[in-house]
Amino acid sequence: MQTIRQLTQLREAVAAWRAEQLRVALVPTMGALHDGHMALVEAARRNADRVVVSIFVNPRQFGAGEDLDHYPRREQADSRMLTDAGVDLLWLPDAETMYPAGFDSSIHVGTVSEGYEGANRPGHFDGVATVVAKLFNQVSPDLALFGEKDYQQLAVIRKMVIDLDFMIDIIGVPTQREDDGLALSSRNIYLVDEDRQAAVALPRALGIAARDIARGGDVPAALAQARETLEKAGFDVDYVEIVKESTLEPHDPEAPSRLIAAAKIAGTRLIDNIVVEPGPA
Ligand SMILES: Nc1ncnc2c1ncn2[C@@H]1O[C@H](COP(=O)(O)OP(=O)(O)OP(=O)(O)O)[C@@H](O)[C@H]1O
Ligand SMILES: CC(C)(CO)[C@@H](O)C(=O)[O-]
Ligand code: BAL
Repeated sequence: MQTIRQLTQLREAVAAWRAEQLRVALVPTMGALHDGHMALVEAARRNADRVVVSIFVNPRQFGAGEDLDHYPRREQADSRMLTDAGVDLLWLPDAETMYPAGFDSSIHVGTVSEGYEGANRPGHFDGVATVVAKLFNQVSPDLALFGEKDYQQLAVIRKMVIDLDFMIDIIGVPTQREDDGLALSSRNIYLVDEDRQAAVALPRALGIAARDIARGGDVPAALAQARETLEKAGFDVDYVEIVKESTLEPHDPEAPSRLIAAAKIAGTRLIDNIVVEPGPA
Protein backbone atom coordinates (compact mmCIF):
# COMPACT_ATOMS: atom_id res chain seq x y z
CA MET A 1 0.00 0.00 0.00
CA GLN A 2 1.22 3.49 -0.90
CA THR A 3 0.83 6.18 1.77
CA ILE A 4 0.56 9.67 0.33
CA ARG A 5 0.45 13.01 2.17
CA GLN A 6 0.94 15.45 -0.73
CA LEU A 7 -1.81 16.41 -3.16
CA THR A 8 0.52 16.45 -6.19
CA GLN A 9 1.55 12.83 -5.50
CA LEU A 10 -2.05 11.79 -5.02
CA ARG A 11 -2.96 13.30 -8.40
CA GLU A 12 -0.10 11.43 -10.11
CA ALA A 13 -1.08 8.09 -8.59
CA VAL A 14 -4.73 8.47 -9.55
CA ALA A 15 -3.84 9.74 -13.06
CA ALA A 16 -1.75 6.57 -13.64
CA TRP A 17 -4.78 4.40 -12.77
CA ARG A 18 -7.04 6.52 -14.97
CA ALA A 19 -4.64 5.99 -17.89
CA GLU A 20 -5.20 2.24 -17.43
CA GLN A 21 -8.98 2.81 -17.25
CA LEU A 22 -9.13 1.31 -13.77
CA ARG A 23 -12.20 1.85 -11.62
CA VAL A 24 -11.32 3.71 -8.40
CA ALA A 25 -13.19 3.58 -5.07
CA LEU A 26 -12.81 6.03 -2.19
CA VAL A 27 -13.56 5.21 1.46
CA PRO A 28 -13.44 8.44 3.51
CA THR A 29 -12.73 7.93 7.24
CA MET A 30 -11.47 9.69 10.33
CA GLY A 31 -9.25 6.72 11.29
CA ALA A 32 -9.18 4.60 14.49
CA LEU A 33 -10.34 1.89 12.16
CA HIS A 34 -12.56 -1.04 13.14
CA ASP A 35 -14.53 -3.77 11.38
CA GLY A 36 -17.20 -1.23 10.34
CA HIS A 37 -14.61 0.58 8.24
CA MET A 38 -13.29 -2.77 6.99
CA ALA A 39 -16.76 -3.64 5.68
CA LEU A 40 -16.59 -0.47 3.57
CA VAL A 41 -13.15 -1.48 2.31
CA GLU A 42 -14.38 -4.98 1.41
CA ALA A 43 -17.37 -3.52 -0.47
CA ALA A 44 -14.96 -1.14 -2.23
CA ARG A 45 -12.74 -4.03 -3.32
CA ARG A 46 -15.74 -5.92 -4.69
CA ASN A 47 -16.82 -2.91 -6.76
CA ALA A 48 -13.57 -1.35 -7.97
CA ASP A 49 -10.09 -2.14 -9.30
CA ARG A 50 -8.27 0.22 -6.93
CA VAL A 51 -9.20 1.32 -3.40
CA VAL A 52 -8.22 4.60 -1.77
CA VAL A 53 -8.89 5.13 1.95
CA SER A 54 -8.58 8.63 3.36
CA ILE A 55 -7.93 9.36 7.02
CA PHE A 56 -8.51 12.93 8.10
CA VAL A 57 -9.96 14.05 11.43
CA ASN A 58 -11.85 16.98 10.00
CA PRO A 59 -11.91 19.92 12.43
CA ARG A 60 -14.73 21.61 10.53
CA GLN A 61 -17.31 18.98 11.45
CA PHE A 62 -16.65 19.20 15.20
CA GLY A 63 -18.53 21.79 17.24
CA ALA A 64 -17.10 23.79 20.13
CA GLY A 65 -16.94 21.51 23.18
CA GLU A 66 -16.96 18.31 21.08
CA ASP A 67 -14.20 15.70 21.15
CA LEU A 68 -11.86 16.94 18.36
CA ASP A 69 -8.83 17.01 20.67
CA HIS A 70 -9.54 13.57 22.15
CA TYR A 71 -10.67 11.84 18.97
CA PRO A 72 -8.60 8.61 18.74
CA ARG A 73 -5.64 8.77 16.34
CA ARG A 74 -3.87 5.49 15.53
CA GLU A 75 -2.01 5.96 12.28
CA GLN A 76 0.29 2.92 12.52
CA ALA A 77 -2.37 0.40 13.51
CA ASP A 78 -4.71 1.83 10.85
CA SER A 79 -2.01 1.56 8.21
CA ARG A 80 -1.36 -2.10 9.07
CA MET A 81 -5.07 -2.95 8.91
CA LEU A 82 -5.44 -1.28 5.51
CA THR A 83 -2.34 -3.01 4.13
CA ASP A 84 -3.68 -6.39 5.30
CA ALA A 85 -7.05 -5.61 3.71
CA GLY A 86 -5.42 -5.01 0.31
CA VAL A 87 -6.01 -1.26 0.11
CA ASP A 88 -3.96 0.34 -2.66
CA LEU A 89 -3.52 3.88 -1.38
CA LEU A 90 -3.83 5.62 1.98
CA TRP A 91 -4.49 9.34 1.58
CA LEU A 92 -3.32 11.14 4.72
CA PRO A 93 -3.62 14.88 4.19
CA ASP A 94 -2.82 17.25 7.05
CA ALA A 95 -4.98 20.22 8.05
CA GLU A 96 -2.80 22.64 6.01
CA THR A 97 -3.34 20.59 2.86
CA MET A 98 -7.10 20.46 3.38
CA TYR A 99 -7.55 24.01 4.63
CA PRO A 100 -4.64 26.22 3.56
CA ALA A 101 -4.47 29.75 4.98
CA GLY A 102 -7.29 31.81 3.50
CA PHE A 103 -9.59 28.83 2.84
CA ASP A 104 -13.04 30.39 2.91
CA SER A 105 -15.71 28.16 1.35
CA SER A 106 -18.42 25.90 2.71
CA ILE A 107 -21.07 23.59 1.27
CA HIS A 108 -24.49 23.60 2.84
CA VAL A 109 -26.84 20.80 1.79
CA GLY A 110 -30.46 21.88 2.43
CA THR A 111 -33.35 20.35 4.34
CA VAL A 112 -31.96 16.82 4.74
CA SER A 113 -29.03 18.19 6.79
CA GLU A 114 -31.07 20.41 9.06
CA GLY A 115 -32.87 18.10 11.56
CA TYR A 116 -31.60 15.43 13.95
CA GLU A 117 -27.75 15.42 13.80
CA GLY A 118 -27.78 18.80 12.04
CA ALA A 119 -29.96 20.36 14.74
CA ASN A 120 -27.94 18.82 17.58
CA ARG A 121 -24.53 19.53 16.05
CA PRO A 122 -24.83 22.97 14.37
CA GLY A 123 -22.46 23.29 11.40
CA HIS A 124 -21.61 19.58 11.48
CA PHE A 125 -22.98 18.68 8.04
CA ASP A 126 -21.53 21.81 6.42
CA GLY A 127 -18.16 20.54 7.66
CA VAL A 128 -18.86 17.00 6.41
CA ALA A 129 -20.17 18.12 2.99
CA THR A 130 -17.25 20.50 2.48
CA VAL A 131 -14.55 17.95 3.33
CA VAL A 132 -16.24 15.16 1.35
CA ALA A 133 -16.57 17.45 -1.70
CA LYS A 134 -12.85 18.23 -1.41
CA LEU A 135 -11.97 14.53 -1.08
CA PHE A 136 -14.14 13.78 -4.13
CA ASN A 137 -12.31 16.43 -6.16
CA GLN A 138 -8.88 15.33 -4.91
CA VAL A 139 -9.35 11.62 -5.62
CA SER A 140 -12.04 11.82 -8.35
CA PRO A 141 -13.24 8.28 -7.60
CA ASP A 142 -15.82 6.40 -9.64
CA LEU A 143 -17.54 5.32 -6.44
CA ALA A 144 -17.45 6.20 -2.76
CA LEU A 145 -18.61 4.16 0.21
CA PHE A 146 -20.29 5.33 3.40
CA GLY A 147 -21.76 3.44 6.36
CA GLU A 148 -25.46 3.30 7.16
CA LYS A 149 -24.48 3.80 10.80
CA ASP A 150 -24.24 7.51 9.98
CA TYR A 151 -27.59 7.35 8.25
CA GLN A 152 -28.28 11.06 7.89
CA GLN A 153 -24.71 11.64 6.68
CA LEU A 154 -25.30 9.12 3.90
CA ALA A 155 -28.50 10.97 2.89
CA VAL A 156 -26.69 14.33 2.95
CA ILE A 157 -23.89 13.02 0.72
CA ARG A 158 -26.36 11.46 -1.71
CA LYS A 159 -28.18 14.79 -2.00
CA MET A 160 -24.95 16.73 -2.46
CA VAL A 161 -23.85 14.36 -5.22
CA ILE A 162 -27.16 14.83 -7.06
CA ASP A 163 -27.38 18.59 -6.56
CA LEU A 164 -23.74 19.34 -7.45
CA ASP A 165 -23.44 16.83 -10.33
CA PHE A 166 -20.63 14.73 -8.88
CA MET A 167 -20.24 11.78 -11.26
CA ILE A 168 -19.68 9.36 -8.38
CA ASP A 169 -21.76 6.33 -7.35
CA ILE A 170 -22.51 6.39 -3.65
CA ILE A 171 -22.72 2.97 -2.00
CA GLY A 172 -24.25 2.64 1.49
CA VAL A 173 -22.94 -0.27 3.58
CA PRO A 174 -25.08 -1.84 6.35
CA THR A 175 -24.12 -1.12 9.97
CA GLN A 176 -21.63 -3.61 11.44
CA ARG A 177 -22.35 -4.52 15.06
CA GLU A 178 -20.74 -6.15 18.09
CA ASP A 179 -22.17 -9.55 19.08
CA ASP A 180 -24.59 -7.88 21.52
CA GLY A 181 -25.86 -5.46 18.85
CA LEU A 182 -23.96 -2.25 19.66
CA ALA A 183 -22.96 -0.54 16.42
CA LEU A 184 -19.18 -0.47 15.95
CA SER A 185 -17.89 3.08 16.33
CA SER A 186 -14.51 4.67 16.96
CA ARG A 187 -16.10 6.44 19.92
CA ASN A 188 -16.97 3.15 21.67
CA ILE A 189 -13.45 3.16 23.13
CA TYR A 190 -14.53 6.06 25.35
CA LEU A 191 -16.94 3.69 27.15
CA VAL A 192 -15.70 2.10 30.38
CA ASP A 193 -17.00 -1.38 31.20
CA GLU A 194 -20.22 -0.47 32.97
CA ASP A 195 -21.19 2.16 30.35
CA ARG A 196 -20.31 -0.26 27.55
CA GLN A 197 -22.74 -2.79 29.03
CA ALA A 198 -25.47 -0.16 29.46
CA ALA A 199 -24.91 1.09 25.86
CA VAL A 200 -26.51 -2.04 24.42
CA ALA A 201 -29.85 -0.50 25.45
CA LEU A 202 -29.57 1.71 22.34
CA PRO A 203 -29.85 -1.00 19.64
CA ARG A 204 -32.21 -3.01 21.85
CA ALA A 205 -34.65 -0.13 22.43
CA LEU A 206 -34.64 0.65 18.70
CA GLY A 207 -35.16 -3.02 17.83
CA ILE A 208 -38.15 -3.34 20.17
CA ALA A 209 -39.73 -0.11 18.90
CA ALA A 210 -39.19 -1.13 15.27
CA ARG A 211 -40.89 -4.50 15.85
CA ASP A 212 -43.82 -2.85 17.68
CA ILE A 213 -44.36 -0.36 14.87
CA ALA A 214 -43.98 -3.01 12.18
CA ARG A 215 -46.74 -5.03 13.90
CA GLY A 216 -49.06 -2.01 13.81
CA GLY A 217 -48.31 -0.66 17.30
CA ASP A 218 -48.91 2.98 18.17
CA VAL A 219 -45.96 5.00 16.84
CA PRO A 220 -45.75 7.77 19.49
CA ALA A 221 -46.11 5.14 22.25
CA ALA A 222 -43.30 3.02 20.77
CA LEU A 223 -41.01 6.07 20.50
CA ALA A 224 -41.84 7.15 24.07
CA GLN A 225 -41.13 3.63 25.32
CA ALA A 226 -37.74 3.59 23.57
CA ARG A 227 -36.86 6.96 25.08
CA GLU A 228 -37.87 5.77 28.55
CA THR A 229 -35.80 2.57 28.21
CA LEU A 230 -32.76 4.63 27.19
CA GLU A 231 -33.17 7.06 30.07
CA LYS A 232 -33.49 4.16 32.53
CA ALA A 233 -30.24 2.71 31.15
CA GLY A 234 -28.49 6.03 31.93
CA PHE A 235 -28.68 7.71 28.50
CA ASP A 236 -29.31 11.40 28.00
CA VAL A 237 -31.44 11.28 24.83
CA ASP A 238 -31.01 13.83 22.01
CA TYR A 239 -33.71 12.29 19.80
CA VAL A 240 -35.53 9.05 18.98
CA GLU A 241 -37.51 9.51 15.79
CA ILE A 242 -39.13 7.68 12.92
CA VAL A 243 -38.48 9.01 9.41
CA LYS A 244 -38.99 8.04 5.80
CA GLU A 245 -36.21 5.72 4.53
CA SER A 246 -33.40 7.36 2.54
CA THR A 247 -34.63 10.96 2.59
CA LEU A 248 -35.33 11.36 6.35
CA GLU A 249 -38.52 13.21 5.48
CA PRO A 250 -41.31 13.13 8.10
CA HIS A 251 -42.74 9.69 8.78
CA ASP A 252 -45.29 8.39 6.29
CA PRO A 253 -47.01 5.19 7.50
CA GLU A 254 -47.45 4.10 3.85
CA ALA A 255 -43.72 4.41 3.02
CA PRO A 256 -40.69 2.40 4.22
CA SER A 257 -39.45 3.86 7.50
CA ARG A 258 -36.40 3.95 9.72
CA LEU A 259 -35.90 4.66 13.40
CA ILE A 260 -33.01 6.99 14.14
CA ALA A 261 -31.61 7.92 17.53
CA ALA A 262 -28.79 9.78 19.24
CA ALA A 263 -28.04 9.69 22.94
CA LYS A 264 -25.18 10.31 25.34
CA ILE A 265 -23.98 7.88 27.94
CA ALA A 266 -21.36 9.08 30.45
CA GLY A 267 -20.53 11.94 28.07
CA THR A 268 -20.10 9.72 24.98
CA ARG A 269 -22.55 10.48 22.20
CA LEU A 270 -23.72 7.43 20.25
CA ILE A 271 -25.99 7.27 17.20
CA ASP A 272 -27.85 4.33 15.72
CA ASN A 273 -30.71 3.54 13.34
CA ILE A 274 -32.76 0.55 12.29
CA VAL A 275 -35.13 -0.21 9.46
CA VAL A 276 -38.80 -0.72 10.29
CA GLU A 277 -39.57 -3.90 8.34
CA PRO A 278 -43.06 -3.85 6.87
CA GLY A 279 -45.30 -6.17 8.92
CA PRO A 280 -47.55 -8.95 7.56
CA ALA A 281 -50.38 -7.58 5.43
N1 LIG B 1 -20.44 0.14 12.47
C1 LIG B 1 -20.31 0.62 11.24
N2 LIG B 1 -20.85 -0.05 10.20
C2 LIG B 1 -20.75 0.43 8.93
N3 LIG B 1 -20.11 1.58 8.63
C3 LIG B 1 -19.54 2.28 9.63
C4 LIG B 1 -19.61 1.84 10.98
N4 LIG B 1 -18.96 2.73 11.75
C5 LIG B 1 -18.50 3.69 10.93
N5 LIG B 1 -18.85 3.42 9.65
C6 LIG B 1 -18.60 4.26 8.49
O1 LIG B 1 -17.23 4.49 8.32
C7 LIG B 1 -17.03 5.76 7.71
C8 LIG B 1 -16.05 6.53 8.51
O2 LIG B 1 -16.60 6.77 9.79
P1 LIG B 1 -15.78 7.30 11.01
O3 LIG B 1 -14.32 7.27 10.69
O4 LIG B 1 -16.38 8.54 11.55
O5 LIG B 1 -15.98 6.11 12.06
P2 LIG B 1 -16.98 5.99 13.22
O6 LIG B 1 -16.72 4.71 13.89
O7 LIG B 1 -18.33 6.32 12.69
O8 LIG B 1 -16.51 7.09 14.19
P3 LIG B 1 -17.35 7.98 15.12
O9 LIG B 1 -17.08 7.42 16.45
O10 LIG B 1 -16.71 9.27 14.79
O11 LIG B 1 -18.78 7.96 14.75
C9 LIG B 1 -18.41 6.44 7.68
O12 LIG B 1 -18.96 6.26 6.37
C10 LIG B 1 -19.19 5.64 8.68
O13 LIG B 1 -20.59 5.63 8.44
C1 LIG C 1 -17.30 11.12 5.99
C2 LIG C 1 -16.27 11.62 6.97
C3 LIG C 1 -14.95 10.88 6.78
C4 LIG C 1 -15.99 13.10 6.64
O1 LIG C 1 -15.04 13.64 7.50
C5 LIG C 1 -16.74 11.51 8.41
O2 LIG C 1 -17.88 12.28 8.64
C6 LIG C 1 -16.96 10.08 8.85
O3 LIG C 1 -15.95 9.48 9.17
O4 LIG C 1 -18.11 9.61 8.87
N1 BAL D 1 -18.97 9.28 11.74
C1 BAL D 1 -19.39 10.66 11.87
C2 BAL D 1 -18.28 11.56 12.17
C3 BAL D 1 -18.56 12.47 13.29
O1 BAL D 1 -19.25 12.08 14.24
O2 BAL D 1 -18.08 13.61 13.27
